[in-house]
This record gives sequence, C-alpha cells and structure tokens, in this order.
Amino acid sequence: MRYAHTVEKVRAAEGAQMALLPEGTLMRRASTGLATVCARLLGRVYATRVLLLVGGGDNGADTLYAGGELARRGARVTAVLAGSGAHEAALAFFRAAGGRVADGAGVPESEIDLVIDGLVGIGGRGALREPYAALVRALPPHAAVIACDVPSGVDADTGEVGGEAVSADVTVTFGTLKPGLLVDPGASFAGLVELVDIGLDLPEADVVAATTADLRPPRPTVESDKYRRGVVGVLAGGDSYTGAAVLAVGSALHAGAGMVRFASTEGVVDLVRQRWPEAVTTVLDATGLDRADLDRVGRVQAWVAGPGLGTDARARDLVLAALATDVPVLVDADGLTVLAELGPGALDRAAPTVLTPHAGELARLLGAERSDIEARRLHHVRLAAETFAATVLLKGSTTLVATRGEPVRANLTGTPWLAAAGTGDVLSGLAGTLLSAGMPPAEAAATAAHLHGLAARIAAHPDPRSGPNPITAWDVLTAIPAAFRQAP
Ligand SMILES: NC(=O)C1=CN([C@@H]2O[C@H](COP(=O)(O)OP(=O)(O)OC[C@H]3O[C@@H](n4cnc5c(N)ncnc54)[C@H](OP(=O)(O)O)[C@@H]3O)[C@@H](O)[C@H]2O)[C@@H](O)CC1
Ligand SMILES: [K+]
Repeated sequence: MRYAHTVEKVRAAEGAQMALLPEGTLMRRASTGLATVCARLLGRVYATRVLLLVGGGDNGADTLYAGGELARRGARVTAVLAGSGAHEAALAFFRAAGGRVADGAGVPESEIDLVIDGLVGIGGRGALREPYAALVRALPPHAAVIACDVPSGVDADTGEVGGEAVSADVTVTFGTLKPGLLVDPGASFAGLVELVDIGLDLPEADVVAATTADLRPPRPTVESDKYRRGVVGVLAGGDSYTGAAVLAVGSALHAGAGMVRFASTEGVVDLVRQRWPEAVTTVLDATGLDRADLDRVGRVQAWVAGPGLGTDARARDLVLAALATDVPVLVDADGLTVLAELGPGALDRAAPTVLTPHAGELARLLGAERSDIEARRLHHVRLAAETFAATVLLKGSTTLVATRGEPVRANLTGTPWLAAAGTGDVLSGLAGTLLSAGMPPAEAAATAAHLHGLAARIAAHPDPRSGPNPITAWDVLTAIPAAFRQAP
C-alpha cells in the first residue's frame, strides 16, 4: 500500500522529529536519498552533466545538498539559483563539493544529462510565479528530470496544477507520499514516485493507493455455494442500448459471481441469454415497475443499475426500485443521469450505495463544470461522497474512490487504452460482483478499478517483447480472469 499525507500532517511529524534529532538531520536524510536515486538513474555519475533548479526554500536546499553529493562523485553540477536567496549552509556545501553556480538566472545552453527540480516542494502555493515558470518552460525537452519531493507547480495536497509545472520522470518524495502525487492532473507530472524514508511518525493517511500485492479479491472456499460467493443482479440495457447489458453481465460472470441475475426488456434479455447462457434472466414489464418486481427477479446480494438503461420514466422506476431494496446498489451511466434529476434524497437508505461517474456525470450530479471536476478531482470526489452519502468512484486516468470518514483510494493501474466505449460497463459488472461477495463498498470499488486497469493492460500489452495494441471493452472483459491471477 502507498500512503499519502497532507502537508499539514507532514510538517507536524517533521516538527516532532526535529525536536528529537540534531539540526539538519532530516534534510540530510532527504538529500542523501535524492542523490542515491539520481546516481541510480545516471548509472555512472562521473563526468555526467547535472543541472539544479534551486528555489529559495528548503526544497532548494535539499537539491543543493544532493547536487553536492553528486559533484563529490565527479559529476559536473551547475545550479541555477532562481529564488531571491538560497539556503546558506546548503550552498556552501555545494560549492565546497565542487558544484558551480550559473552566472545568469536562465537555463544554460550546454548539454544536460539530468535536471533536478528543487524550485518548490511542499511550500509551494498556487501557480508557479516568475521567474520559476520561465525556467520550467526553458527546460530541454529530452533531459531526464527528477523532482525533489513534488514536481514544482503541482499542489502537494490536491494534485491541482494552476499553471506551468515540471514534468518529471521520477519524483523522489520524503517521509510519505503527498496526495498530489497520486491524484491527477498532478500524478501525471510526477512520473515514477520513489519514497525516501526519513523516519517520520505519521497519523492516518489522507489518500492511499493499493499495489497488486495488497489486493484481496474474494476466493471460493470448500464451504462456498453460489449465494456465499455472491449473487449479483444487473439492471441494464433498453431500447437504445443493448451492448452495455451484454458487457456488464459478462464482466460480472468473469469476476467470479456465484450467479448473475439479469432483468430487462424482452429484446435485451434475448441478447444476453444468447451470449451468456450462465445468466439467469427475467423479462420485466415496460412500465410501472417497483421493488416488488425486483423481488420477483429472485434473491440477490447487490444490484448494478444503469448501463444502457436510458433516462426515461422506466429507467427512473428501475433505479428507484433498486434503491428501495436493502442490499448494496451500484449506480452507473444512465442510472447516474436519472439520479442527478432525483437528487441526493434518493440515496437515503440503510444499505451502501456506490456511484461510478466519469467527470461529465459527476458534473451533472454536483451541478458543477466538467473542467472544474477534472482540475480539482480530489475535492469533488470527496464532496460527492459527502453530498450523496455514498461511495463515489470517479473514473479517469487516476480513478479515485471516496467514502465518508475513510482515506480516498487512488488507483494506479489505469491506462489510456481504457478510454474506449463500453469499458465503464465492464467496470460496473466487476464492482457489482465484488459488492455481492460482501466486500465493503470502498474496497469493492477500488479493487474493481485495480483489476479493471490490470485487465486492460494485459489486453493491450499481451506480449512484453512487442508494443501495445488497441483494445475493446470485450478484450478487457475477457482479460479479467488473467487480472485475478496477478493478485495474491
Ligand atoms: N517537512 C519535512 O518533513 C521535510 C522537508 N524537507 C524539504 O523541505 C521542503 C519544504 O521546504 P519549505 O517549507 O522551505 O518550502 P519550499 O517547498 O522550499 O517552498 C518555499 C519557497 O517557494 C516559494 N514559493 C511558494 N510558492 C511559489 C510559487 N507558486 N511560485 C514561486 N515560488 C513559490 C516561496 O517563496 P515565498 O512565497 O516565500 O516568496 C519559498 O521561497 C520539502 O518539500 C522538502 O523538500 C526535507 O528537507 C526534510 C523533511
Ligand atoms: K520540486
């Protein structure tokens, strides 16, 4: 598991440690860790050309100490001092180690093997100001970049990027991850994130991200029967969309449901039965549906409502009927559009509800602009979890899962290949199955996102000796079992 803490918690933990340790200890631990990663990336340190971008705070100081360590090992290190001042002791160390300070305040024209970004770290506030922003724009496009603690321009607490930001290949971060390294847009500026342990004693994390080794997908035991494994009900498909139903049901089956019950109009039921004879199907009337109709479908332990359902009165009745049950309900796609009209009051229920919007759907649910959702994903996913008293999974390049009172879970397995029609239906079937197996809602949603991303990666890159290939939602669905095999 990777853990991220807010700047406030990092500073409190740092303060507590500093009271116990000789001055400068934490900074030297941080800068030695940074120098070690730089040396590893360079391979051979001697005679390499390293450029430091040094801001006026302690982030710049870390960078000067690390640059000094590299200079001692024979690297040719040049520092651009971008702030009005620089940390005196760090600058003295850097110079004594053979580091050189650039004459001007711009990026020197010479060849560079590695850039270390030490403009701002957790002390950064708002969009990068000049002259820092100009330095970032002037970076040579092909040089390797290592960010010290946080890529400058990325808000450490939120991942928001208000202007220019350093695009790093690796971010070496100290003590704990920062939320902005796990949440887009910031996460996509961070590259690989390497954690240097500096001995901080930290409280509960604000954002967490599971590795595949952390996954605990349900596995059948000798005691299992189909009800213990989980029976998931799917309410999907309508006059306009039929594929969504086929994908959601197929995904639920591939994710290990004990049974999938599927209910829809006759034409959609026919299609699903042809493709998935394993599913148990029910034809529902065209109008006037309520909870009693769902009870007649049979016993389920979770409902998935929404993929391809349409947004008419029938769709609304079905979503309300599912919400009137006392089992977990996952609302997706058209179900979310219906819910946006019904409002948060529709989710006043005892059993858990999981919502799986993309940014556009969340914008409708919250009455916000899509661009604002994308710029402030962490804020909005938390707001939605509060407003709707639900577990909210916000899809995107880094999918986030929020539930009131718990750390936000970020998923790291996403891939741009997943941006294809129907992949959302696959995710809802997968998450619905995990819910029906009794997983707590946030864990079910996050595990589903993780496996979904893995499945997409497996489908898009089946052979490590060759490049990736485009994928369809169907490919993702059929790779779900392979994704399960990667979990412990
Ligand atoms: N805490 C820990 O546990 C440890 C912390 N450590 C290290 O300390 C770092 C934090 O250092 P820090 O507090 O000195 O802040 P830092 O990130 O250097 O930024 C402050 C400078 O940036 C400037 N500035 C701000 N916003 C700006 C903008 N938008 N655009 C332009 N400039 C902007 C601001 O200028 P000002 O606003 O004051 O004019 C000021 O000069 C942390 O990231 C880690 O590397 C480790 O050594 C050990 C353990
Ligand atoms: K930085």
